[in-house]
Amino acid sequence: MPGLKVAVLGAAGGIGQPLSLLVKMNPAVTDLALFDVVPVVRGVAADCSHVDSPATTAGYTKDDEGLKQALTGADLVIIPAGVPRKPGMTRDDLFNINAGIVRDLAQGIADFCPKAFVLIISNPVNSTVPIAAEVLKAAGVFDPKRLFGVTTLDVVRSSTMSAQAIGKPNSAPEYTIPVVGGHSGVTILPLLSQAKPALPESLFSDTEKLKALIHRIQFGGDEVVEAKAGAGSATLSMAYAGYKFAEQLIGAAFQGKKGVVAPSYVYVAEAKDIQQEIGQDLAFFSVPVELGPNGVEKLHPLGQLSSYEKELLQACLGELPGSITKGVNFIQQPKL
Ligand SMILES: NC(=O)c1ccc[n+]([C@@H]2O[C@H](COP(=O)([O-])OP(=O)(O)OC[C@H]3O[C@@H](n4cnc5c(N)ncnc54)[C@H](O)[C@@H]3O)[C@@H](O)[C@H]2O)c1
Ligand SMILES: O=C(O)C[C@H](O)C(=O)O
Repeated sequence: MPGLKVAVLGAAGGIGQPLSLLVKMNPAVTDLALFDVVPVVRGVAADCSHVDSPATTAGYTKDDEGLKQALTGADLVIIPAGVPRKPGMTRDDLFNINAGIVRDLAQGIADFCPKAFVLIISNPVNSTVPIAAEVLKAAGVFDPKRLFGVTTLDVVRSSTMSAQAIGKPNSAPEYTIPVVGGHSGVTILPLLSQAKPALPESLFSDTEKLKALIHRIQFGGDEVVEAKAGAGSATLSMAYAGYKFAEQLIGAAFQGKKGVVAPSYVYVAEAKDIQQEIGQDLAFFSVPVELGPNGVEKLHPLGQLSSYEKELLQACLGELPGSITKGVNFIQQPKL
């Protein structure tokens, strides 16, 4: 396999730094490009470059066509650029700043590496992924199989928090729990009824406990935002989750790994079976995605939902379409 070039945009940030280190540790990566608007990114790259893994590592800022250099030849681009929340804010409150950041970086991808796989972490993911799609569409290079909103932190939280809720906190790694919908509050829909291995029946018969667990997963981001008290949101767990998804994609797309399935917020506009299950013609939704050489190989159905999960799906559908439209309109109907 030829070596891979990975670009991290927003690499000097709270997520960007640990994420860049994790990517640097992947032996399949031979070229790691770290881009940020702040010059310290060159120091982050110098620091990372001392790690004795194969990837040559360089830092780029906006000067000297830094974005062009960082993106040219990239196979995979990961975007954690943008501002994080403070207590009392919703992810949508970040839209005004982060929408423009993601738009400009997506334009760079269209210009310099239109065939790269693109992983979007910047919030609000429910809107920033549609923004990136619209930019790529306008440039005539949108490939819906290559654009992913990273929702892996919700998957990771589902395992961790479920294990804690059933009194077996050390068993978190044993659980695989699909999370569908979007990445914000009630749009996050963990399908605990489909956990593998199955969660104990006692959890499902204790309605209050079940509701509390689902609420904790949906609003897990708030726990970190409150605890950091104004100094940002999840960074370390997000770097872990972002890398986990990137590693799964690298394995399936470049290393011939089969049967890799991971939830992600992807383009579902042409997936009539998914739309039928959801009951709406949504353009984006997180579903378990089978990954392969082209990125999305297959979208897996939501499957059987419990009656409570059906109620939660309706709550998700009350919010998600507006967030998608807001992202689409930001590109299609920009304010003068
Ligand atoms: N998808 C998820 O599950 C998830 C989880 C946690 C955080 N997030 C989001 O990730 C984003 C980053 O969070 P963070 O804690 O790392 O924030 P941060 O402020 O620590 O880092 C963001 C970095 O982006 C850089 N940046 C800003 N504009 C840029 C541009 N145009 N090009 C390149 N870089 C640019 C900043 O200089 C900074 O270094 C936030 O929007 C946050 O809400 C998403
Ligand atoms: O909560 C946030 O704002 C960051 C992130 O989306 C998270 O889920 O931790």
